[in-house]
Amino acid sequence: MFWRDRERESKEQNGGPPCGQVRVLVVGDSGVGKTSLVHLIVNGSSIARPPQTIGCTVGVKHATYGNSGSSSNSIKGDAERDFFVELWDVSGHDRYKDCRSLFYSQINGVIFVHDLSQRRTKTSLQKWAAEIAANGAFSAPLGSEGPFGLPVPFIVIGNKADIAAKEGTRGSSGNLVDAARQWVEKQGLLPSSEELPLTESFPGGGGLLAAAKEARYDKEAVMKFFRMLIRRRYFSDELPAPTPWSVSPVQRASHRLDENLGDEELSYKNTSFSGDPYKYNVLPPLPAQRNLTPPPTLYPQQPVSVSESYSLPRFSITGSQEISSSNARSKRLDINV
Ligand SMILES: Nc1nc2c(ncn2[C@@H]2O[C@H](COP(=O)(O)OP(=O)(O)OP(=O)(O)O)[C@@H](O)[C@H]2O)c(=O)[nH]1
Repeated sequence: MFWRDRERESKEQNGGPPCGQVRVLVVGDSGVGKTSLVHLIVNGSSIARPPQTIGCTVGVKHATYGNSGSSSNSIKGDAERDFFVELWDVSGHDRYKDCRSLFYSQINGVIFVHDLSQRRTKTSLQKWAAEIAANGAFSAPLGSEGPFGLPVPFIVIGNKADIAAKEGTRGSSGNLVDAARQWVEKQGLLPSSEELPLTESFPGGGGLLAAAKEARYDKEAVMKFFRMLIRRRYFSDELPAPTPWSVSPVQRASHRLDENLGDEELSYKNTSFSGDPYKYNVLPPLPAQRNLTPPPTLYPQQPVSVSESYSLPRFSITGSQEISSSNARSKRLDINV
């Protein structure tokens, strides 16, 4: 019902196909705050007592993409359109280790979450990246693979910035900027912690910062990431040339998400959004990707719920290409949990 209303409304407003959907996996060790973060992104508020995730839960965030946004989001000759961003919050508990790859299907992007007060949770992101790359099936994959063969864009969020700041630790990013900011905060040199920027640019800062419990995260950066995924999936053939991506030769410093490496080495060098205040851990599309056949429809899936219940919808996977990075063959999967 909601979908139909939404569809009609949108058609009336935009005169075109109203919706599409992108899927984002949210992964990281148990307890780092994935559920809290997804709740914050979807509802705009913190959750006091997040339930432990059983298997996987899905939150749905509404996003728009089109002319009334910033010019970088423009769709030529079209109005703003509605999209759904599915946030698949995969349990980090070892109990689900053997079966969680069930949820690694039709992935458009990944949000890696770690706990700034627990350094090992950042180290284990490499394990998560490897697991997803090996077992995942991807939608609108990048031409070249990222860490551990991960072929879709991702961002890294260091959560629990409140604890890290209180403890006066350097935070698991091991980054001098973090340390300096925390020192400044400790000295009371900033008016209030609310005004602290919760972002660090890629590369160099090790990712975005968040304090999900205090409802703090960089909404703008996260929404930009979502819109970039929408653009890649639905409008990659409409990218103007030269692309808004910086396409200077991609030089990878490393494929490791390793704590021992410098933060610069966690992401790709020379990869940025020109004009964007943020830089993401993403690769620019290869020229061939700009010519990808657009998906046959902008209605690849019908979201079932936008509520807080996080019930796992049954999705029949259709739409744009889907590949497994490990064997480069197509996978189709119906999830019924
Ligand atoms: N201090 C602090 N606590 C947080 C923050 N975010 C989450 N928590 C707490 O950390 C605990 C775990 O949070 P969850 O959101 O359930 O973590 P999760 O990563 O989804 O855990 P799994 O479901 O086991 O994978 C809860 O008690 C949260 O209240 C934060 O920013 N600061």
